[in-house]
Amino acid sequence: MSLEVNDLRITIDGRVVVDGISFRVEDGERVGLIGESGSGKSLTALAVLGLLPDGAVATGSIHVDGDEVVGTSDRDVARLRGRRVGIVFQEPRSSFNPIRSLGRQLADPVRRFEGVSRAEAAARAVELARLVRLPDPEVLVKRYPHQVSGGQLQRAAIGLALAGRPQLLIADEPTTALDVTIQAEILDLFDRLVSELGTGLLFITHDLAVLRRIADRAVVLQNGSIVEDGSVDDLVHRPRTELVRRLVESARATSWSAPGSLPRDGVHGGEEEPR
Ligand SMILES: Nc1ncnc2c1ncn2[C@@H]1O[C@H](COP(=O)(O)OP(=O)(O)OP(=O)(O)O)[C@@H](O)[C@H]1O
Repeated sequence: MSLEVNDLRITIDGRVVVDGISFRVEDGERVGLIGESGSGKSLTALAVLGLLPDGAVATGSIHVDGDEVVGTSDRDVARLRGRRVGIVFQEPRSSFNPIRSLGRQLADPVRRFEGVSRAEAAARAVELARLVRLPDPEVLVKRYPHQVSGGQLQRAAIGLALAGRPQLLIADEPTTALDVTIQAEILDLFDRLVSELGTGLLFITHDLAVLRRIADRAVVLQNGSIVEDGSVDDLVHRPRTELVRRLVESARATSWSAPGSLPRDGVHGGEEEPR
C-alpha cells in the first residue's frame, strides 16, 4: 500500500481545517483529491510529506509505504521524502534553485539516495530528463531554470520528484499554472510515467475534467471533510452531492472538451459529455 490516511485531523492555530479524513492509495493506483479552494487539499498533501506550516498540528495516522508520518521526528520524516514519496507543485519554479543547472539539481537527490559517484549521478540526471521526455536531454540538463519554458521546467520538476524512485507521487495542481495545450501534455506524461513505473499517484485538483483524464478514483473534500469517495466515472455520471454536481457543471463549461485535451484510453471512454 502506497498511502493509508486514517482519521487525519489538522488544526491551525486552533481552527480545524481537515476534519478526520480517511482514504488509501494502493500501489500503482491513481487517486484524485478534489475540492474547492480552501477545502484542505494542499494541507493534506503537506501532512503526508511532514511539511505542515508552523502552527499546524496533525493527529490521526498517515502511513507512507507502511511507515507512520504523524508524530514522527522531522529527521525521520525527511528520510521518507523523495525516497518513498515525491511531490510536484503547481509552480515548477518553486522546486528549483535559479542559480544551479537543471542537471546538477536532478543529480543531487540521486547522490543523496543512492550514494553514487558524481559522474554516475550526472548520467542519471540525463536519464531522468529523458524519462520525462525533455527534448535533447544532454543539452537540456546544462540549462538553468530561467532558460527553459514553463512546461519544460514542470517536466524537470517531475523528474526531480521521481529521482528517489518513490512508491508514491503527489501532484498538487501541477497543470494549473500552464496553458491548455501544455496542460494536456503534462497530464499525458503523468499518465505514462505512473503506468510505466507502477507508482501510486495522489493527484490534487479543483477541476473534474483534469481528474477524469488521470485518476481512476477520487476523494472529494469540502470544508475539510470527505463528502464523496468513489470511481471518477460514478462521480461524473451519478453525483450524490451538490458540490460534485457543481464540479461536473464547471468542468462541462470549461475544459471538458477543450482542444488539445487528451482523453484517457479505455476506462473513461474519451471525450463524450457526461450523461
Ligand atoms: N499557513 C497557513 N496558515 C493559516 N491557515 C492556513 C495555512 N494554510 C492553509 N490554511 C487554511 O487551511 C484551509 C485549507 O487550506 P488548503 O491550502 O489545504 O486548501 P486547498 O483545498 O488546497 O485550497 P487551494 O485549492 O486554494 O490551494 C484554508 O481555510 C486555508 O485558509
